[in-house]
Amino acid sequence: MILDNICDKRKEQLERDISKVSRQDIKYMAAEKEYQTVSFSKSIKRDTLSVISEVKKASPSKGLICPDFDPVNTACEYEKNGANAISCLTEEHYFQGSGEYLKAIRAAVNLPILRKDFVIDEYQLYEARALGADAVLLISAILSEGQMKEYSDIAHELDLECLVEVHNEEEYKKTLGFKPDMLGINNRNLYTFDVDLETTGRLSNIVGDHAVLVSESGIKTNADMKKVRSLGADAVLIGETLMRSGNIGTTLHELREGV
Ligand SMILES: O=C(O)c1ccccc1NCC(=O)[C@H](O)[C@H](O)COP(=O)(O)O
Repeated sequence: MILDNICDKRKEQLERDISKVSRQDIKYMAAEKEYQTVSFSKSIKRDTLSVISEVKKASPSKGLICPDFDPVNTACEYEKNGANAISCLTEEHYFQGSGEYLKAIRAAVNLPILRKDFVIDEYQLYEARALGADAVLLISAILSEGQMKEYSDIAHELDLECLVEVHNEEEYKKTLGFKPDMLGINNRNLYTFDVDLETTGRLSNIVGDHAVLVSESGIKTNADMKKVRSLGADAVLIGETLMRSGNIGTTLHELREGV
């Protein structure tokens, strides 16, 4: 099962990271609060559909997406062309991401940054703060209700917000014991990789307007933007479409037109 394989690889990356920077040291580094975080949720809750633009080199479903990957230049293009926030993948094996990319992007842009990763240990929350993130992703499919609540509390102590990702009603129900800062509805089934934008509609009907809603994955066209907006999304998270685009400015403009 791919999600199990991703988590196994993520555990190996975590062990490598801890061997370089101990659990105690990462807490000291996070506590220094070298950057003042900004509210990710406020940046994407607007009158129009917000865009979270993702810095993504590769993925398990598509393999290598962007051979001439330049994370800082990509993030600067996103900022220059009106993205509301940035998502940076930091998982190394399947997405070819890196914490170093996030750190370099933090130094180059003012937009809020989401650390997009598979959080399975509190260490990654302290690390996210030390790297300069404003928010972290918590995936309901790989965490218990108790872990999500615990990680959300730690994140808040660190002035980080949480985007809690769900794909179905069962995963959503696990979030009812605490209030996620933002709820991500992943249109991609992480077990089969099938993408269905109707997932946003199915879940937004259940959630109502109690949360800032982010429609994630598979958004490729202006029609897709209009569709998920009509289904209740406050924001979209777009990776592949932007990373494959030869011109980020034009693509962002076309995606957003009239939405
Ligand atoms: O992108 C994948 O193949 C993938 C596979 C397994 C787990 C997560 C995966 N992607 C993470 C994401 O959530 C996406 O990068 C993000 O929503 C953007 O999606 P897209 O616009 O389709 O690149």
